[in-house]
Amino acid sequence: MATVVFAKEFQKNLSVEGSLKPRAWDLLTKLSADHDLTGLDLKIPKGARDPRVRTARVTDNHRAVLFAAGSTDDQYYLLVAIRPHDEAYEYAAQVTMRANPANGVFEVLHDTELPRPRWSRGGETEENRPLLVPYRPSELESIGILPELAARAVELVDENDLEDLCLHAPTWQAHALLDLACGLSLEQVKRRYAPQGERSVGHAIPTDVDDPAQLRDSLGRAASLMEFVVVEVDEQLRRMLTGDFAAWRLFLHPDQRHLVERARKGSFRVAGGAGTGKTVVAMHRAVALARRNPQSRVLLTTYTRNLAQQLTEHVKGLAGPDVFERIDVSGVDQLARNIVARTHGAGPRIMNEPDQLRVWASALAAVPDLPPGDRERLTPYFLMNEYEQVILGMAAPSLDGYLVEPRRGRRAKLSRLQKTRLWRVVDEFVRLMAREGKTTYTDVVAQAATIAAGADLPLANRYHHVVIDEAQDLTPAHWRLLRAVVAKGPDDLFICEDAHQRIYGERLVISRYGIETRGRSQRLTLNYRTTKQVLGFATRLLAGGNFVDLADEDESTSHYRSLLGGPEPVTHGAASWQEEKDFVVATVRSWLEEQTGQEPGAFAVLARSHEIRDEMARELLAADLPAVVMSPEQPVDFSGVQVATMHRAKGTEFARCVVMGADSDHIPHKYVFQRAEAEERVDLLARERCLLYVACTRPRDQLVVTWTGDPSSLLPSPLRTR
Ligand SMILES: Nc1ncnc2c1ncn2[C@@H]1O[C@H](COP(=O)(O)OP(=O)(O)OP(=O)(O)O)[C@@H](O)[C@H]1O
Repeated sequence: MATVVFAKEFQKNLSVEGSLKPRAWDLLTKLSADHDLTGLDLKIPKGARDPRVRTARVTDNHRAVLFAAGSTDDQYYLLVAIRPHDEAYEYAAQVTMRANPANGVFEVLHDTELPRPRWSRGGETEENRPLLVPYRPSELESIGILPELAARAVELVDENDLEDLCLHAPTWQAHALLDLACGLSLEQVKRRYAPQGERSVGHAIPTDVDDPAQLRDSLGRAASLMEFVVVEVDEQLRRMLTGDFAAWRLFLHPDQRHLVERARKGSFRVAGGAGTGKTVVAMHRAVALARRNPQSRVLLTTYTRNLAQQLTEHVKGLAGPDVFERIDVSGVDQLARNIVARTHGAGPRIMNEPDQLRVWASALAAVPDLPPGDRERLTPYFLMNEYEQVILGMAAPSLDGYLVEPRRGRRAKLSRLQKTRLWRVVDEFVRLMAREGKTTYTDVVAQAATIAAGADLPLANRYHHVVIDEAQDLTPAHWRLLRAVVAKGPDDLFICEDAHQRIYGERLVISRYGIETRGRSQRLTLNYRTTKQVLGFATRLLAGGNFVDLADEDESTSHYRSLLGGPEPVTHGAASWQEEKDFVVATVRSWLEEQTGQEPGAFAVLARSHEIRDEMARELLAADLPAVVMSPEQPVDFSGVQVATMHRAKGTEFARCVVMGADSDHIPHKYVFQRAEAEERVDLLARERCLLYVACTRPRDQLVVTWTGDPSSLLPSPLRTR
């Protein structure tokens, strides 16, 4: 059996030319079986720079470019690209393969001319400073950058020129140069692409890729795996080659791979901005944990039910049927409902938030002798949050316990007397809810947490490992539950969060719930989703905020970066609501007419409220444009442009998005804002800022933001004046 390896370029070529996929499958199986290769018509191109290079027939018009390396009894075929016939020969003649002498990373080098910079250095001024100051070419070469790239890179003063140059570099070298331009030190970059274990004494750097052992070592290095994957010709790959063949399944960044593969002594936390691949890491991690320990049961959970549904399909594809059997993918509220239902049978129905606020108002009215100060502070909204964030977070809620509860994350102070009076309203709320035969999600979660902490937890809900996505939105009761479904030990909880995307939960510290991640956390900074133009806009939205992660540490946006480029975000202030809607219709129409090759479902319109969402969907349909409302109740349907609330957009991704209604009445929502108590407005404003950030980080390529009248005070200030 030969070992087959393929490059990201090969994967990209196949993704573009989907019709080649079945033929590529034939090629892979034939190469790996290594018997009759005659049908492949393997040829050595004339004038090839590398004697190991070959081309092979894929169809009458297309040929694969590959390297045949190793020895007869340990043969390697490395597939580099698929190209139309003549191009394939041309390409094959100039590629060479090697292990980088500085760090052993496997590379395919192309003999191409480097692009000329558009901006020249001229005299050195603040704006004209080279991006890679203070490095000299020799320093870049010392970490493995090609000499010609190093010499050119140190000259560049413009980011676009650096990006153009990076298109001509092996993947890891491109990332390394951009990391340096972002301010990472030479040592940090060296460590990132040649981690400790790969450099330690006694672990020699592979240099001779004709020796199969050294070739294997080189290909197994974390930075090589950004660009090359050793193929196991199995059912999973066959399914991928005929269906979803996305890069995230195969090629992880070394930081991502490290997070996925490394064993941990206890709980671990991953922080990272929007689009940095936290969900990708969470999925791979869940599968890796289940594979590593064949006796284990793994839970992959997330705040949003819709995201959990999407994850199920992806994880199934990654894991294969046997491993998937031991992974539960579930929304965290769904998990709680299952535990309660398994233990006590189906419980009362869930009441929605507006109805809960109504019941809180009735409970308040039923306690008539509250002093005026309490009446001002104890609004239905305040009470609802106090109940969810503090009272249901307690292991056994009681007035005595509540009187000494620290109420972390809650801004407004309450005296003992106020707490005692508030407790009377809570008693009333509980009585009224029981009378209506209803409950709240958080009540169910708290009940499940109590079951899980006792002896009655059903076996089906005891896990060896728990992986959590979107952890920033979980309530204290969620944390109690998740702590209780997994025993303390190595790799117990793996937590992905982004404090900038906290749109439901309140600030809390997980160590309070028995989850310790001090000294065990890592940040992801490379945005794989959005262009740097969109990322720059979204990051500026966060400028006025103050964000704290689940370990009570400041969350920073420094070093967030994207390697993708695209148009600047468009902002449009309309004079009237009708004009704004017309502008959105015209924008969507132009996207659909552009024939980008994208399905209508790749475009989205995101609105602050359900009302605006529904009105805009009607408006698009009236203009004969395909539009589909995205809501938790509706099945997924990508046949039309997706029209959704900003909340629903959490965890999603589109090619282009309009974020509409970004005016001072809706962001923050005037109705909610005015009814909130003064100290709570600070939290509300923070959540609104996060919501806008979530919405503006959904598009991959293009963002359009619109409003009527006064723009939201949360929009970045130079754009507000346009
Ligand atoms: N290593 C990778 N190679 C290619 N694409 C990747 C990689 N990692 C992530 N992506 C892609 O980047 C996009 C964002 O990834 P993901 O959804 O995991 O990020 P996230 O941090 O969870 O985002 P958010 O918090 O905004 O929901 C997805 O399209 C994903 O497929």
